[in-house]
Amino acid sequence: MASSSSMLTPPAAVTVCSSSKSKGKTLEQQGVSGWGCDTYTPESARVFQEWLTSRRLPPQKLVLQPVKSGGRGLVSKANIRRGEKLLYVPFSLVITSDSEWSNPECGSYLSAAGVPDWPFLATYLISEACQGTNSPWHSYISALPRQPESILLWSESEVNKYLFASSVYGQALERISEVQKTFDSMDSSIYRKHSDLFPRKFFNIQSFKWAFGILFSRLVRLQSLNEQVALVPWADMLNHSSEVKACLDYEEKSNTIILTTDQAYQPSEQVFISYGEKSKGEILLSYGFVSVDTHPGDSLNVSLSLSPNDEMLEAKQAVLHEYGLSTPCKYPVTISGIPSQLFAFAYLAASPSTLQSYYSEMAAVAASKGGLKLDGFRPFAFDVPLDVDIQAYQTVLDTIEAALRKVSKYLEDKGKDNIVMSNESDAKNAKLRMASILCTSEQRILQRAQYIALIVPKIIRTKLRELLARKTSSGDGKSSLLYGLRKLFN
Ligand SMILES: C[S@@+](CC[C@H](N)C(=O)[O-])C[C@H]1O[C@@H](n2cnc3c(N)ncnc32)[C@H](O)[C@@H]1O
Repeated sequence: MASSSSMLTPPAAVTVCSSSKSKGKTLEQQGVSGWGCDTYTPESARVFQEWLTSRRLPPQKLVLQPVKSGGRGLVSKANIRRGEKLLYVPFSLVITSDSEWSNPECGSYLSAAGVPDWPFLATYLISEACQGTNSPWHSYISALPRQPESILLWSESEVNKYLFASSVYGQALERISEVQKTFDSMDSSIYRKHSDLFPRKFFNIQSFKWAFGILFSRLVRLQSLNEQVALVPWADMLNHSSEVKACLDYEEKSNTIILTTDQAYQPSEQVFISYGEKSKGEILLSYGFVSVDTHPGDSLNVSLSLSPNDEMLEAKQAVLHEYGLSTPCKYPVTISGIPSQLFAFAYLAASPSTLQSYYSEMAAVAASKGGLKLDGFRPFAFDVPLDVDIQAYQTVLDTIEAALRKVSKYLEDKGKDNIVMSNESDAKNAKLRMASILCTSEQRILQRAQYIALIVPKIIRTKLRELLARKTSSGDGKSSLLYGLRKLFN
């Protein structure tokens, strides 16, 4: 893991990769308040693995090693079959909101206050980290990254500078602000009221961001345990690949966390898991990296709104509200297409008052879940005038082109900025590189979406002219039109 901005790191630059000299002392007694380690060393890996074994992790087919991408990762020591079960991390090694606190008073206080899982676990991590070697999790905390690669550790000016053109810009700022707000609320309602339990020296925004960075990049949702969120030492050393579907889960029979592989591995190959079907931007937000490989699931969110000048604005807002939508609405565009839901929204936005009886059906499609195929070029089966089709596609096109202009300009300017890049620090260069990969990927997706949104109105207009010239009924003409367009979307 490369390091991030120094501005938001926990205080004091002390590396605490397990040391026997500090035995029996809290971090406070040691005068240390930077948690985790900076880099992989064989010694720190050995100490961590010994601790895991002492906590009953069974012998493993995997070993913790430096890897090409992702800093450290788990690498196969022997042949691994597809479908083989690995890890078997005992549940006693898992951190959840039910874990025991070294300082039980802190835990009882938070439970009584009904603190939600994430701030609860963040406080747990900080509280255990403060305990130093007195915490049963000392070796785990020492093995965690001192600067988790999370967007939370980017400064606001870095987010503005590097991400403003990408689709996740707003989400990045929102996430940073949400964590700040969560801290403020914990601080005013809990930490400051009980500074004996939650000393300011440790329970501050820097530590909170560190803990949240750890949670964003390592917390797993265990499907077989009612989606319980958990930190799973050892399993959380697995890196992500978009080509892998295998996830961690709880196995009741063994009371452990297991990984069932979905591919075979040879000795010395890195074993991967999936962090979920996430876009490059979402991965950057939570895990702080952007992979160069492309995959069909790569997507970006585009937002659509209703025109404030629409005379039917209120009626449209009301039907959207009925289906649980509010504007602007975000939809994921992928390299393989634009979702029907987005088109349905655009049709609603483009529909005049004469189509009011269809608003509800349009909103229902706009709010529907899962993949929907377009029948021809419309996201629903009923007829609307062809000029509404054209207007709806124009809305989609305008939205896509606005996003495209932003990323293209960013990439163009960045090209001119190459000299500046070589003068920046490694951490800044890494951010610039990630932003460029993200914007390049988004540009590719948007260009394809632009093609779809452009070509359809063109075909509609041509066919419309033909129809008018032939003065045939729109039914016949439309069916051949639908046939031609179907090929584009299927
Ligand atoms: C669950 S941890 C995995 C273990 C981590 N590599 C470590 O050394 O602690 C998630 C973090 O690993 C890194 N990571 C995971 N998959 C990656 C990948 N494919 N490329 C680059 N970094 C990756 C990111 O820093 C991410 O925040």
